[in-house]
Amino acid sequence: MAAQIDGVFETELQKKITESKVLVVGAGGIGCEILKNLVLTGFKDIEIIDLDTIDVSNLNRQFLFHKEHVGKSKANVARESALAFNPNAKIKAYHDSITTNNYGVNFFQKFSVVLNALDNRAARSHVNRLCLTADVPLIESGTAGYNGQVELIKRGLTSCYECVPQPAQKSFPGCTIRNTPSEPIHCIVWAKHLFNQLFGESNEDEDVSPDTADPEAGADAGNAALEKEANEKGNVDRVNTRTWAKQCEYDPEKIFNKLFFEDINYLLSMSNLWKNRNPPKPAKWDTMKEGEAAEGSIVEDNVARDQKVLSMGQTAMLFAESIKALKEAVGKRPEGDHLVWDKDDKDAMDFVAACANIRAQIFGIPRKSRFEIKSMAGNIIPAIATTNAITAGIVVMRAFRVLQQEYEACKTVYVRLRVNGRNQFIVPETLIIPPKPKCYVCAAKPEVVLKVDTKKLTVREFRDDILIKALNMVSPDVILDGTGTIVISSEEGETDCNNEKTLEELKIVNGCILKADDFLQNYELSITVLHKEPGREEAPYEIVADPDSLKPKEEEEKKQESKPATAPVDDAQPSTSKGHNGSSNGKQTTIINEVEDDDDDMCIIEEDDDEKPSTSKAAIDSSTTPSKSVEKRKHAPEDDEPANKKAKVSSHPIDDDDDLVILD
Ligand SMILES: Nc1ncnc2c1ncn2[C@@H]1O[C@H](COP(=O)(O)OP(=O)(O)OP(=O)(O)O)[C@@H](O)[C@H]1O
Ligand SMILES: [Zn+2]
Repeated sequence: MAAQIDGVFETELQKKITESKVLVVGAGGIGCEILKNLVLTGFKDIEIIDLDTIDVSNLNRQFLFHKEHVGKSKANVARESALAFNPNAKIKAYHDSITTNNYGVNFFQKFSVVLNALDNRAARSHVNRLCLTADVPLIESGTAGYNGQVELIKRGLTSCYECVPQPAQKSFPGCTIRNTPSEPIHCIVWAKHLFNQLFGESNEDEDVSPDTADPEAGADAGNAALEKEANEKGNVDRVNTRTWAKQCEYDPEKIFNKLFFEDINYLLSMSNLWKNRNPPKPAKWDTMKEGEAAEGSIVEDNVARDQKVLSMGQTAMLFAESIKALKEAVGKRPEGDHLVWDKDDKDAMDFVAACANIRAQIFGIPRKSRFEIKSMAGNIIPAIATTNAITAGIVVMRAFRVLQQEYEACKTVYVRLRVNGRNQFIVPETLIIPPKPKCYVCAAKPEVVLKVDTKKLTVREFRDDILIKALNMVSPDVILDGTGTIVISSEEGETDCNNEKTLEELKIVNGCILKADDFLQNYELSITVLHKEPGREEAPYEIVADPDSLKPKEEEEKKQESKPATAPVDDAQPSTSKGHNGSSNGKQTTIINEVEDDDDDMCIIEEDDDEKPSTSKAAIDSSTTPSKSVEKRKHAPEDDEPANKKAKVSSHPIDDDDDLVILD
């Protein structure tokens, strides 16, 4: 091992390497490489944690894993394989999520440095917060295809992972998904929602039926259809989609006709929607089956089936087959349990591909191959083993600097596909980016502004979509400042009666301040609520982290008049683009709208010009649901106001990331 050979490292570093305790979080593409580098370097005291087991699809780039390891714990196998390189190392493996109770501040304080090799925002934010509280340097890393990034996060010295809110992933207004899709992605999102409605964890935000509240449809939207339904069926109560599907034993024909004939006819009755759009054409099962007879049945060759755009008859068959298989799969689960959508699950993917294409056909949208749909539905950016290896190499080199406390030398580094004007493809940042004074995580008094329709947003949505999904809280308690009213309690059941109430019903109106506290993460936040009624194509809420916005209402309004509004979500851009991120010059930083939960690795890199690397933001991705950690920690803000006031710039994937698809 390098550190065991005199002369390879300076004596002081050599000693530090052999004596330091290091934590690696994640044993995936980057984590495996980091672990291998650590043991070969001569680190002797390593802990590694990963919640997952090894999948066949990991084997092409996670070289500590082999065929025989499939299904086993990533952390344990990574440990065993790394020990084969250096049996003298002491490696402790945890098959667990870093966000669980067992890994609080005391756990983190044991380490000289923490190396993140994660793939989701929630876990990254969690480790960020714990390392800040424990005051342990964190080296954050991420890759997306050929792009990579390594960044030091050190309390009081550098910006943290959340200094600039991560750009929201692209999302679509509910009425576009439910009523007026115009792009393949709208149909794919709808099909994923349908999967959850029928087989997965149903979520009321993912309704797939026509949306009669669509403002564009007018007040008496769908009345004619409703009346018709009432006459035929004796009532107008639309039963829950899954209950209905179960009642008809998941009969593909009935499901097909309901979704693609009756519901589409219902949509047609909302005539305002079709004044300036091509109306959809309802499809009937019988007609599809005729198509199948004419076109032949499904393509047997898996590759061809994946790459080809199937005929409508073949698609109908895929629809029926996948429903049958999913019905069986859900039937094997205990009562009340559900399936989880996974792009790598054949039947789940077949179902989404078929439903998306049938809906696309109905709305006159081009159909896609299963492969294309999978990329879009799974937010897939191909992982490149070389980028992971280079990135992991940089992580460990940065760890050396951290151990030597040469923090100034730990500028963020970007890995790029092509060399820049200076002939670099590994590009270091020019500056250490200091903490953002108003960061809602690492600042002394974190604050954000929430612009939302207080008449519509329910407490449940506020908690699930805003506090948990967008602001990465785990188990928040919220009180209304001034009155002390408990709006949300982390004690189970205590405030359930508030869940379906709107903010307004709880007297949370324009100008109110909410105090949110997530003691599990030692995370407190002051949220100023501003009432706004979003337009049809606008996101339902906006979170603004900007000191200037924390002004009384009148000033806020004046400000809005004199300066352009926050950048809107631009559907044409990938979610990682600069449009609605932070900026380095103190402009608003905004999170717009909700994020749908999918793991994805995304490294965002902004390029101002080819000559010099820009400031940028660390790898991002969306969340998994974190669970709780046990220690009750109270915020231990920095003793001093963080030094310089410069926010981090979020950024934009560079180079030829045309294949990069970030959706929901
Ligand atoms: N909360 C968490 N605690 C511990 N490990 C986590 C947590 N969240 C994610 N991870 C792990 O981080 C690793 C990230 O690695 P990577 O990005 O290569 O993902 P992967 O799942 O191995 O591959 P892919 O997503 O491309 O199929 C994964 O092994 C994942 O299990
Ligand atoms: Zn911060």
